[in-house]
Amino acid sequence: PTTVLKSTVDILLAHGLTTVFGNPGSNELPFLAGLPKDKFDYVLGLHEGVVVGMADGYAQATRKPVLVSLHAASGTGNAMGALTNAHYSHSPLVLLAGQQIRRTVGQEVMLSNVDASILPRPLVKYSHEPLAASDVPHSVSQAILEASTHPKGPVYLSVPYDDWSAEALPSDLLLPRRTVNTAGSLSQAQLADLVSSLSRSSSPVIVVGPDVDAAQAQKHVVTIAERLGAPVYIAPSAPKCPFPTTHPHYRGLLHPGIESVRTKLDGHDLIVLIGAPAMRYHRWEPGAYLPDSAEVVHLTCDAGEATRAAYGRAWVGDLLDALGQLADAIEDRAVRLDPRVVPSPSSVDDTLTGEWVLDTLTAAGESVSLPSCTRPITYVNECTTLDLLFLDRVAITHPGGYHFPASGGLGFGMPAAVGISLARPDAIVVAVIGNGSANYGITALYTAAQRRTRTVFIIVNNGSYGALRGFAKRLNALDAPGLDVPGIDFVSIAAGYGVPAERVTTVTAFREAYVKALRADGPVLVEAVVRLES
Ligand SMILES: Cc1ncc(Cn2c(C)c(CCOP(=O)(O)OP(=O)(O)O)sc2=O)c(N)n1
Ligand SMILES: [Ca+2]
Repeated sequence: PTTVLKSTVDILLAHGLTTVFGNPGSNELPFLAGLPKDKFDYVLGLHEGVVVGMADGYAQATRKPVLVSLHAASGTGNAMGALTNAHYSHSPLVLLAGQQIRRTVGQEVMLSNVDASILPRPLVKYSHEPLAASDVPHSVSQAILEASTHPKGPVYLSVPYDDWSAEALPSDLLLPRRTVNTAGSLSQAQLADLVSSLSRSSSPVIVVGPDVDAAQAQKHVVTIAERLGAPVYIAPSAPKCPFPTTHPHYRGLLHPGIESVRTKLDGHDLIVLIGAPAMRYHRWEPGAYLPDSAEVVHLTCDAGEATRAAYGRAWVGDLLDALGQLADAIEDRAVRLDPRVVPSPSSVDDTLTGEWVLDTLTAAGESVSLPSCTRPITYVNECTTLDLLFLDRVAITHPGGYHFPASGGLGFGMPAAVGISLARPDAIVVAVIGNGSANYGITALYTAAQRRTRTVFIIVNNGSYGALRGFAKRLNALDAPGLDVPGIDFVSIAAGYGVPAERVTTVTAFREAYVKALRADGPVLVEAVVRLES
């Protein structure tokens, strides 16, 4: 007779979940041993936060559901920080945690995951421990389809390890062929309503968010912006880059505070917010949300973002379809904007700063011919003193070109960069990581070395939790402890995990090291020692 494991493998193969990110424990071994070696690739991460971070990068790059194998409660707990990012980036991760022998969990024997399905809430869309072994294949099928249906997101299954050898149900044969399709276009009435709002506005402004990038709908936003003659801002706390930063209508990233956003959008009578929550503020800047008498129209693929917003009229649908309909329906006002002027850092001397790191990325990256690289460089940013500068200074021109932790949970950058590299062997992934952030996901270096990924890790080392120094000033908490992290030798740490590395302290040396790293055929770490910006 067919086993539950065999039915499950058929479902995973049918949906293409053949790359498994994991860190094993005894509860997981029967499942992992049952995956056919010639069809499944198990990517080992040394900490579950890194495992989920890599899977998140991989899922965002492939735009497909990804299987993650975690160990019981302790592995799930270690994964929770990374799960906050996957939740807010709508990443379709299928987390499968190994559970103890079914009839011993009540006794709470060692490695029991007690109340397993409660542990990861509210960070998952669906969380379940099947009531019987024979329901495991159906639960795996439901989990994969839940993860992949808008709004996409992580799901969680806990499976006792004696379930895998149980007898499967004949009806399991119906599961591998299951699909779920969601119709997401605007109705004619909805489209007419939106178009009339846009046509009535005298000074519209567009604010784009991460789901435009996830839907690869930039091209439609470019058409809409050009036809409206509208400037385009990226929504605050941006985990992706949803608009080409080189486009003449691009006006930069909105800073994440109510006052900052309102003053930037002052003078516009219509705010067209697309593919983002309204809005991902971070700093507390009390005041009016919107410029006087400004109207907001909000397009999102996530009903929760629409219902919990503090303002605006929202439409929920498939962004690629809806934006395509809108782009076709808008009259061209024949107004085109001139590109903004972005100042470069003063080159007083050769001292290396975070700004010089950013300005070197585009210049050096464009100057280097990389024959084996068939797409532009993909960036991952987790350097919190540079997060407001990155999308102003670095040229990002293609979908999936930029990633930042979607919940602000550090420890995403290095693992995600490795996950993206594994999904896109023809790309070079450059991760710009703060010396503080690096420590949350540092073991990703091991997987990069073992898999020889084309990943360049730039550690921007200012010896401090720089962003927190900024917050300490803003919050009048200057005496807060734990804001400095001097004395870490990232070159030795990288060597310890098998990644060649070097330390640089000048602009010239950084540029040379960076170009050399771009040409390497495996991972390289460059530790850039920079001055702490006051
Ligand atoms: C998992 C986790 N822990 C702690 C923080 C708090 N935090 C911390 C610790 C920051 C400082 C990061 O320092 P860095 O060296 O990585 O970068 P900068 O010096 O450029 O800020 S920014 C921030 O929000 C966080 N966001 N996520
Ligand atoms: Ca730092």
